[in-house]
Amino acid sequence: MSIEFRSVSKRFDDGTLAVENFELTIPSRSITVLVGSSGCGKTTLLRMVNRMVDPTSGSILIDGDDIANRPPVALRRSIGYVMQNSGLLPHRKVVDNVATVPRLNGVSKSESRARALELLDTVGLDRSLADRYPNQLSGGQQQRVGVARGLAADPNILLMDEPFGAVDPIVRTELQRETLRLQRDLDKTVVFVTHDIDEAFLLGDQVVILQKGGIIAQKGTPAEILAAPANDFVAEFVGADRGKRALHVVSVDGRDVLVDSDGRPAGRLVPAPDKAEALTASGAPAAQGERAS
Ligand SMILES: Nc1ncnc2c1ncn2[C@@H]1O[C@H](COP(=O)(O)OP(=O)(O)OP(=O)(O)O)[C@@H](O)[C@H]1O
Repeated sequence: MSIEFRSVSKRFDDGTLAVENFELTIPSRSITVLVGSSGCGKTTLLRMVNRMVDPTSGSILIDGDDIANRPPVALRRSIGYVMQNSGLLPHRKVVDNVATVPRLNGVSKSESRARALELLDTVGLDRSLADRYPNQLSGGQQQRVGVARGLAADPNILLMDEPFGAVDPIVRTELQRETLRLQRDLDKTVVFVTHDIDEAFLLGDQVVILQKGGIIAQKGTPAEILAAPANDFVAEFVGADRGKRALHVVSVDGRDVLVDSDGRPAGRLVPAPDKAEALTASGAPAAQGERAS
């Protein structure tokens, strides 16, 4: 399902203009990452897709239909939402957390439990964890439950708001790999918010770099952005001019490869069908950085 923002602005009641005239098409069945510093409007943009926040002006279309015409609650339940710190209900068991939306949609208790258990498999969690409470899980496990819950209603669209911000780097890498695998296997349209440009380049088929007010500094594939940062802001944000990571694109046998300052492949620059192959078994983040097109 594609998502289109048409000249979308959001001014909050206190006068804060969080997003101004935002225009973006999010293609279906791929991962679009919105990346930018704190307060640039990422979460506001994400929440407008499922009408947790309504625009002040402009419109948002899903497969060509204006979501302003969709009842917000029904819309929200049809779109997966994964948030930072998992957002799990602490007094409900893991399985009941995952089954929340199907239950609200009228699926029977036994059926939604069965589905929830399947989803634990999908996100790589042992079913023995089903009857624990969230605080009896590690942070990484809680995030996986959050992803399972986001997938529970089998949504076509999955919104992920800094879902891995609070876990340690190793677990984070695992979760990023899982996200790529899930997107490939389940074929969802994923909109992912992060402030971490490495995460954005790793996950995004399309990366949208935002400045304050939801201004798009640049959008494109990771290769396009790294090869030609649109301006100084982008160059600094991607670290290309600081020698910090010195990520850059080199051409090898006519193909673009993203490498770090030591010449090691550092990112995934492959088109969607090859995502899984772009990841190493060792868990190194996207070590095979070839772009096949
Ligand atoms: N309910 C609200 N009322 C007033 N202002 C708000 C509200 N929600 C967000 N804002 C403001 O809108 C701007 C964008 O906020 P938003 O949460 O979308 O940014 P963000 O890029 O997701 O930031 P972060 O990475 O810190 O979560 C900020 O200036 C924020 O203070």
